[in-house]
Amino acid sequence: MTAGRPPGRAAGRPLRLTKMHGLGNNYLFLDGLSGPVPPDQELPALARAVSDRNFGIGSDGLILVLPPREAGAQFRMRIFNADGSEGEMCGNGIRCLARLVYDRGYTRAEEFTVETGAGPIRPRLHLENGEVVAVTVDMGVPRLERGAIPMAGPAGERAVEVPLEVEAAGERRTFTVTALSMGNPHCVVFVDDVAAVDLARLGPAFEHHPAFPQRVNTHFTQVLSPQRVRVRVWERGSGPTLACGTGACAVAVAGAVTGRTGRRVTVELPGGALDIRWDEDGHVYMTGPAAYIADVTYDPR
Ligand SMILES: N[C@H](CCC[C@H](N)C(=O)O)C(=O)O
Repeated sequence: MTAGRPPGRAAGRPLRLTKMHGLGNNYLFLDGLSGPVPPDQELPALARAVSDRNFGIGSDGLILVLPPREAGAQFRMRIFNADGSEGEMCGNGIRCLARLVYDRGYTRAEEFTVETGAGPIRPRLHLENGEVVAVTVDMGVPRLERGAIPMAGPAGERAVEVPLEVEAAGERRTFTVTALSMGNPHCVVFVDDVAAVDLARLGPAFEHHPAFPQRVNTHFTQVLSPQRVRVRVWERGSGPTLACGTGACAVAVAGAVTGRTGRRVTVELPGGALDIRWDEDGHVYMTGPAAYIADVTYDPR
């Protein structure tokens, strides 16, 4: 056994973290409102270290709860995937952040604005007897033009029902995809049977496809009815997760623009269901749960 730190262990002192999940998509929350936050350059390695199931705590990533920088926001969220890459937004994560800041008394408001890499995002808490039982989030307006996703091709052109040739395990196959941004990049692939998708093989091939210069979150989607779809997700930077909130929003938009679903759908994910509504105001609204798992101390000594 070589001396020194096992792979994935970040340097530094013990950190108090709270593990939460939205439909099994779980994150470790570092509360930067009541304590110090490591410097930026340490954050990718810290995210990798704490997310590691063997040498760390185990999680889909790390989320920082921070004071806002922008006027009009009450909080700021930064999200790092398990591979240490920073995502612009996290739907399941922001529902958990909204519950956390309310339960810790950082706000008594039931609706507020969180500054994110995808712009200002507004969660609204649903309370029963003072307990947060669900959160509805205004996830903003989807962006369909290739330049905003980003995706290769003419910047102003949409990528709706377009061919994408994917090579996986030496086999080349052309899929029909719809890609869009919810502040982070998503690729939706409608299939007849999600259970039959070889996610372990296709997920990485889509994630690292050259058409997506910032990589992409991919959602294999089976339409059950115009109001209900079933999805399996391969997330950029975290791989297979039990749910993806921004992805569920992207699936609802893709379903509507391709005429497969209405503008309000129940998105069934392996970890549970999200209610998504692409409103006539152009904004996408997501409603779902937020749950605690544990308070933990990451101790890298
Ligand atoms: N992997 C995503 C970030 C987490 C999004 C997902 N967990 C969600 O609930 O929206 C990305 O790199 O864009």
